[in-house]
Amino acid sequence: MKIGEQAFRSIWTEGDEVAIIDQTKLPHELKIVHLTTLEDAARAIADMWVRGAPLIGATAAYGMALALRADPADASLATAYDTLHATRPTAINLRWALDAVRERVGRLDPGARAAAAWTLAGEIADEDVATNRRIGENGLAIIEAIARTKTPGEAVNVLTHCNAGWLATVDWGTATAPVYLAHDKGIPVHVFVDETRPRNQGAGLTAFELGHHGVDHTLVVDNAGGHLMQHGLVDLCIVGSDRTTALGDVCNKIGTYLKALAARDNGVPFYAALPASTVDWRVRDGVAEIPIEQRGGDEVSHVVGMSDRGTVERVRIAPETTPVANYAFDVTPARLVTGLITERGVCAASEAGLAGLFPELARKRA
Ligand SMILES: CSC[C@H]1O[C@H](OP(=O)(O)O)[C@H](O)[C@@H]1O
Repeated sequence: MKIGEQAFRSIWTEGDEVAIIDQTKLPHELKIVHLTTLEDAARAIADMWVRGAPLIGATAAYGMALALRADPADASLATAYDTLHATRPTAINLRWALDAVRERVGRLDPGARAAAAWTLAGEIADEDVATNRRIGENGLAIIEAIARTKTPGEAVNVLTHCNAGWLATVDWGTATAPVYLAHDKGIPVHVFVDETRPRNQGAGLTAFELGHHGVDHTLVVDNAGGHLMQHGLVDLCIVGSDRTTALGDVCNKIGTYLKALAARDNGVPFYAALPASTVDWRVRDGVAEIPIEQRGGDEVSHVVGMSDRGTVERVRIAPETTPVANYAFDVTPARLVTGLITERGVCAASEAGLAGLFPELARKRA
């Protein structure tokens, strides 16, 4: 998507280096970072310079290629896999991408591995762009159906949580792709953007994206969603996913579950938008089985932002002695999910729904 007049992906190559946008600096600074080693890629994921399940997967695939360029031996391949896999536990695209690279290169002569991994990483990135465009087209139909119930010029109001935009993927985003396509088609659309404590991906990333694309949006505190829905101000919730189970439970940024509860209580359709690479076919009970990342307490006890003096500063908002728990994700049970918007269509959040769209994948894991 565009930042100003310049088109960007969230990750790309420059020669034999991997270029990313350091998302911890947005929206105040557009900082491009070049990854040249396995350690660079691992740190970029762990420290959330890049984040979002599909982008984590693409970055990890390039990280494997960088590792194999330095040392293509079996031990190096294994170390690279383990190092990258240990960066963050929840988004399944990480394991999906690492498995894809290991499967592609494992049986090759070591001398051919780095190039094959680099090529596959590029394919994963390109396929993610195409996949998200298809997710957008499938989700667009939902927005269009709501638009037909509106008076001419009246906007469809979408609420989203965290950032499941082009910055969470290689391009287009998942939850935002239908919004971008609706906007580009001239359908009036407005987005309520959950700020999404504690990392504020909504305030700093989704608002940044939507603003640069010209999509009407309003930033709200995370806890406003229920009020907005009670007052009929939300027509549709679309969120992303970090891992969706074979039965349709949706693991996503902390707070998503509460939004789904409010949506159900107020009769608001609640969709998750995700590619097949975000489905964990091995998991059936998301609440019981999906590992929920716990990050450092300083992400909750401190906030980072631009001071009135124009400098980016980090300030403490809780007493130094206060213990902090920082759960990064929660799981929305399938029963609260209206549907899953995928690259192959929209389905029920159920085993039958997912198997109907992806029979070959459901069978493989059965
Ligand atoms: C398209 S996946 C986006 C997904 O990832 C975010 O988590 P994080 O920023 O911690 O990587 C959030 O759960 C988004 O919905």
